[in-house]
Amino acid sequence: MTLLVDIGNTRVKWARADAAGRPGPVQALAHDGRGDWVDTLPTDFDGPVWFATVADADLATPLQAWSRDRLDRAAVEVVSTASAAGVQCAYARPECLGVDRWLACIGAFHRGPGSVVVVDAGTALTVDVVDATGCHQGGLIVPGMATMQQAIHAHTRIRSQPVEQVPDDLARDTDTAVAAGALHAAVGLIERVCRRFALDRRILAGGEAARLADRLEGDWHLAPDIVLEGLGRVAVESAINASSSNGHSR
Ligand SMILES: Nc1ncnc2c1ncn2[C@@H]1O[C@H](COP(=O)(O)OP(=O)(O)O)[C@@H](O)[C@H]1O
Ligand SMILES: CC(C)(COP(=O)(O)O)[C@@H](O)C(=O)NCCC(=O)O
Ligand SMILES: [K+]
Repeated sequence: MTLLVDIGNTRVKWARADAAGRPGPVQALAHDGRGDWVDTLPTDFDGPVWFATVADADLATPLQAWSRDRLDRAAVEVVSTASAAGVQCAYARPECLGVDRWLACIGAFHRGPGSVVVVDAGTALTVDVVDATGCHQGGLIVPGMATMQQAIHAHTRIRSQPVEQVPDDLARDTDTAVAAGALHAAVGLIERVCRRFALDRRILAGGEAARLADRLEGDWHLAPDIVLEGLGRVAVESAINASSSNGHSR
């Protein structure tokens, strides 16, 4: 068993994974830019820690130290590459694609046949398309809904409060106008991508997924662990490649 860790800009997500790299139940914690979340991680697994991060390097350092000190083994970082686990990266410079997007594409590709769109609605909202043969077609990045609201607060005198029920209609007060504006901006972007591409499957992940799910047309599959699924796939593939190249060198 291994531990898979996905460090996002707001939250860290982790799960133990079986020998095939399949993650079990996911846990998530807002890190507030600090590294003390490592004290919450489980230690009852015998394999390595595999991690991916899009956050500041400061957040991975405590994980590496924790793995060395508590488990006596190095944590292994996974980064975006030109191809992995049957998926080819659309970026000319694959290392520039956010590794969470890359792993979400890999996780989504392996969830079923046909082309797939994967939306990760977190600090940023990202939309990526992978065709039926595993070619990543590219994607889009916009602020997540909370980040859109923070941008309004940062650049205007508006200080809006969250609203319980966001209407499908136009808003008649500021709180609702800001909340509904963010929601409809996200929905509009996603639906536009869905119209442009012939997509067989639609996958929705991230801390804001639940707020989007019932507003989107079509069949959407909620997959909160899609990044960790991709991470598990790449971890297993990397371990197999490493052991076979060790074998050849003997
Ligand atoms: N307990 C929570 N703490 C912080 N953000 C949360 C929480 N629950 C839901 N959210 C929402 O989820 C978003 C973060 O989602 P997540 O997918 O973890 O993002 P990231 O990968 O960027 O860290 C936040 O912007 C917020 O809107
Ligand atoms: C777009 C992101 C900020 C999303 O991060 P998240 O919201 O998951 O914390 C991250 O994937 C990233 O830093 N990407 C690098 C740029 C790119 O993907 O082109
Ligand atoms: K995201």
